[in-house]
Amino acid sequence: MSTAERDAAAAQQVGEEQRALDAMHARVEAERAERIAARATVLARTPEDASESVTREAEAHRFQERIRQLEAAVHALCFGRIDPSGGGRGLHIGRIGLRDAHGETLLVDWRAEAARPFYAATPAEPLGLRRRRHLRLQGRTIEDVSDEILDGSAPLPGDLVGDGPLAEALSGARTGRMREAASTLQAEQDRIVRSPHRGITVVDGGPGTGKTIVALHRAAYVLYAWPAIAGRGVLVHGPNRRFLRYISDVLPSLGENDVQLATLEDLVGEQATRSEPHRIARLKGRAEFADLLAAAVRAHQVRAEPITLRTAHGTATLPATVVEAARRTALQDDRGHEPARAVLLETLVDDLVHELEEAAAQEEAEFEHELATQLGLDLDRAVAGDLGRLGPTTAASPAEDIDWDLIQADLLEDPGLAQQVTALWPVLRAADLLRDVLADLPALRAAFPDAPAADLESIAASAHDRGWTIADLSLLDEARALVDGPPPHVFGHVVVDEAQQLSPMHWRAIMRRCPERSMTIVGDLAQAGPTTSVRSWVDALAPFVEDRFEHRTLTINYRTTAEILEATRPLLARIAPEQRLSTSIRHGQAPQQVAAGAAGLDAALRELVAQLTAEHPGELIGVITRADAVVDVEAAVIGAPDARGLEFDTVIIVDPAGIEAAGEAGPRDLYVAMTRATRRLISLVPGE
Ligand SMILES: Nc1ncnc2c1ncn2[C@@H]1O[C@H](COP(=O)(O)OP(=O)(O)OP(=O)(O)O)[C@@H](O)[C@H]1O
Repeated sequence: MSTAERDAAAAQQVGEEQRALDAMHARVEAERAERIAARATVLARTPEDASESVTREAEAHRFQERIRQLEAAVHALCFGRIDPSGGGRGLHIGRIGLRDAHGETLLVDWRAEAARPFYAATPAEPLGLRRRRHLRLQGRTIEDVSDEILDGSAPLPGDLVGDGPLAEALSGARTGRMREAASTLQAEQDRIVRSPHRGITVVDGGPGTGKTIVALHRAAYVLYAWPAIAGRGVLVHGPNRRFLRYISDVLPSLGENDVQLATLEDLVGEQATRSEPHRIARLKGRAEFADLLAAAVRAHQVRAEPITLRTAHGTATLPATVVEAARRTALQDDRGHEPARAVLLETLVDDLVHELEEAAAQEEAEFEHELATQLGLDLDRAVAGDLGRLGPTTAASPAEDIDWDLIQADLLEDPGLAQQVTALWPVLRAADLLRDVLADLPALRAAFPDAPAADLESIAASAHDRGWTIADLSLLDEARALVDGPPPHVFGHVVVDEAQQLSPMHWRAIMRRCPERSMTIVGDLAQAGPTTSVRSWVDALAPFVEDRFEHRTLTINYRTTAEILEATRPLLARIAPEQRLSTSIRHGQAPQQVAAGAAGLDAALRELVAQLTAEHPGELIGVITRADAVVDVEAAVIGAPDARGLEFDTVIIVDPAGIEAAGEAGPRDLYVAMTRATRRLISLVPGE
């Protein structure tokens, strides 16, 4: 085809696709108007009772959800099309599903089963497709189409075989925000995103292989495909606020606003205001703390002493054995120490009422016996005989005349009884419990015989310092679960990103929020930070699910150029010899090394940033330093341990040897730093 012919064919195809897209937009507008009217009608209904009011709200909410989806979808509404081999109607693929007024499909949601071939078909396995078409949009205008012929047939005049859109998606400058990739999800990613496995899926792979992309699109898929799980909420858990900000646009631009993005601080509802050495944080992350905290709570739940209570209906005494049985009842069901006190009280009140009832019945029996002896009559039989003549009923004894329900209610409020119950089951506060556990040096020594004495002493010495460290927050969450019961919010599906960062105690805080164990866990153990001791997914997950999880590995790197990736090879061989380097699809310059010279690192850095900004306007520069370095420069400055998950066009690593030497995780921090750049990697080294 000549260039002129191709241009003419392209113009015609773009025109056809534009007409189809216009029809979809018109339908979006029409459906939106219909739904707004329907919602107004529902809300105008006056509910007759509470259940109708709930139904009304639920219906209105459903309309609102769809209205929101329709509004969110208008940007790049449709991005692809698939055409079957042997003719037949093609299907347009886009952000949402749309039908016209007659119920005919106009657009298929990218998450629908019918859209799967768009992602999965290859020339080797075309899945019944002849052609896959990608549409490039600018707002509501189609700018270009690009086709792949999958079944080996010769291109027809309307086919516009060209570069795939992936290259284009990857070629733009970074914006500091991650973009959604529904139109360019690759086959190995898509298989994970729409996997039917509802339990735990672990996805690993080297830096830049799309783990975060997969995790976020998986969240969107779960919301679409599994309404029951979606109804219980989806959580995306990330390591820090900066990272969550970086990914925060992706789900809304996929039309999903109902996903909660949260760090550990968000989940626990406390800020970490104190820092501590990584060594100490690592120690505080160990699972032994769960046992220590549980033992500390149990120590407050052991008393079972007799209870004596004077009431208007007599004095009741419960022997220690009965109190012990009530204590055991309270301990059932892991409801937390504080909620369990109410159960203990209720059980003891039942026992007391029973005791009082027995005493009243006994007293009455004795009274009757005495009367009968005195009168020579069997009172019961005489009364029953009299009543028998009146009709079929039994005699109410005076003991039954007493309103035991009222007595029970009174006892539940009785301050004297409450006092005795609190003596058996003292009031605990999670924060105090945790501080007491951290301060208990002999218990720490017994639980961590392998830990350096100085580290344990340091934990104990700072136990009552104001504020919390990050590692404390997982411990606090554990203490709260033991003291106050399970967290108020749990989720139907939880996505964990940068999962290699989680300590065993942190894992417990996450698992607590996902009782159904439906999770997507993504991470790379070679990027593990300084505070975690977890070195395999089995180590991390076995305490919760043994080996019942699926494990997938991504292999293609979409971020880092092949040249940069190659430069990480020796480092990767040292930190994770079992890992293979992923395959990069980008090419660029080899990494550079710049010596700071006599002016020093700071001055050299400022000059380098100024030069790069002038040479590459609009591109994003990230300066990665040692965690404790202070630099003042016009660029995003990130301490190496916080660089996980982020990406920039150019990365300047300040003093890489210093980062590598900074502690046990230094080499892994440097590996993370080296794999953040999409175009240029520059190492700024001190000296001439
Ligand atoms: N299918 C895709 N289409 C377009 N861009 C993609 C695709 N997959 C990945 N990318 C891009 O590649 C880059 C790396 O992806 P992502 O951050 O998900 O990788 P990662 O495996 O989580 O990396 P890291 O381990 O370093 O955190 C991002 O810019 C992402 O948008």
